[in-house]
Parts: sequence; C-alpha cells; structure tokens
Amino acid sequence: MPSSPALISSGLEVTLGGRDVLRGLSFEAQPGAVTALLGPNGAGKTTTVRVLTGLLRADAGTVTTLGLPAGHPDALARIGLMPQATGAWSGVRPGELLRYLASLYAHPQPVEALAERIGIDLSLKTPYRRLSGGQQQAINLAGALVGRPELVLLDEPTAGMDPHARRRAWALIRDLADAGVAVLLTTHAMDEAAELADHVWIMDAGRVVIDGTVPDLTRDASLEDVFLAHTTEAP
Ligand SMILES: Nc1ncnc2c1ncn2[C@@H]1O[C@H](COP(=O)(O)OP(=O)(O)OP(=O)(O)O)[C@@H](O)[C@H]1O
Repeated sequence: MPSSPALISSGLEVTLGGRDVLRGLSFEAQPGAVTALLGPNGAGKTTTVRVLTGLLRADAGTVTTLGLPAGHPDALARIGLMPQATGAWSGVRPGELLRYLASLYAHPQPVEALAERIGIDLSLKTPYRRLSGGQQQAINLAGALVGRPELVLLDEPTAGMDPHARRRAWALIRDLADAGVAVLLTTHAMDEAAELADHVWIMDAGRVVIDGTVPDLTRDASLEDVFLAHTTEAP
C-alpha cells in the first residue's frame, strides 16, 4: 500500500510587496523519495520553502507536513531545513556549530561521522563566514541532517560545491531517501535533478507547469529542453 505523502502543498498563494509570487502552487513529496522542485530565477522556490516551514504564512491554500499544518511544533522537530544562506552563523566554527545544532535534538546523529561523510573538518578554527561557499554549503547540509529528520527541505543544496563535494552530497541525499526520508530539493542543476529525483515538479511564475518522473518527462527531450519549453525567462 502506498504511504501517505510527507508533504502536501495545495493551491498556495503568496503576495509579497504587491507581487503575486505563488499563484496556486500544488505539489507533493513522498517518504523514501527525492522530490525536485525546479524553476527559473524568481519562480518562487525559496518562497515555497519558507511557507513549508511556517516561516511565511500563505495568503491562501494549505500545507501539510508530516500530517500536520506547516509550522506545527511537532512537525518542525522532525523536519530538517537547509536554507540558501545562513549569515546568522557568521562567527561560529564548524565543530562548535554542528555540536550545538546536535544538542538541540533528542536523538541526533553522531556529529563526527556526519562531518566525515559530508567532508567537513571539525577541527577547523575558521569561522563560518570565512569558509568557502562550498564548505558553508556542506555545513548547512549537515545542519539540516543532524537531527535525523523525516522530511528534509534542501534549498539549492549543492550550489557552490565542487564536483567532489557535489557527488558526496548526492550520495548522502540518495541514502537518506533509501532509508525512508522524504527529501525535497530545489535546484537549477538539471543533471542533479536527473540523477537524484524520483519525481520532478517544474514551476514557473508561482505555479507548477509540468511534473512527472525523470523517465516520463524525458521520453522525447532532455530535462533541460523540457524545462526551457515550459518556463519563462526571469524578467
Ligand atoms: N519580501 C519580498 N518582497 C517582495 N518581493 C519578494 C520578497 N521575497 C521574494 N520576493 C520576490 O518573489 C519572487 C520569488 O522569489 P524566490 O526567492 O522565491 O524565487 P526562487 O525561485 O527561489 O529564485 P532563485 O532561483 O533565484 O533562488 C522574486 O521575484 C522575488 O524578488
């Protein structure tokens, strides 16, 4: 019997600064699967992630995460978030940061093993803001996973990573899904979506324009061609 979705977004509408950013966005993410949300710059992906965590309230529509409304404390404890930028961690060293984040959870992953898997040197004395973009992303990813979440929201998880780090992140993300975690990722990298995603949702101007499995979507054209055919260039 198919399990119920870990995430259901239905008819989301969000207006920001007088602009209709989400315009009836509906999609789902299943446990044990990687779900990719693709869309051009400004399509509303990050806004969607903010709504899913309850950081931003939608003007209309509903979101259910792990069977609970977006932002419900019992759901948030079981959700891992990797935001696009975490300037707030500015002066903290990698080891301090991950150990602190682990301490917030009842059953965290062992920080040393997680850091090794993601390629983070816990003995680094360098503060977060002085790390390379790729190193910062690796720490952001570790921070999203340390609490053993059942649903993981990854906003452009491999942006800025070199090919080695990227492959390491991909393997980790695949293993998470294989272990039953629901993974939602946003990305601009078509190869990433094609390699990782069990289901792809392509959005444009705040709503889904086409979705399917990678084999379904790429029967007659590459994923990039499908993306280009269904989306509009950012103004
Ligand atoms: N607080 C705000 N006030 C006004 N407009 C906003 C606000 N936040 C976001 N927007 C606008 O909403 C649109 C969608 O932004 P969002 O960051 O969700 O897009 P995105 O799909 O994640 O883009 P990218 O791929 O470039 O990261 C953009 O045009 C952005 O300028």
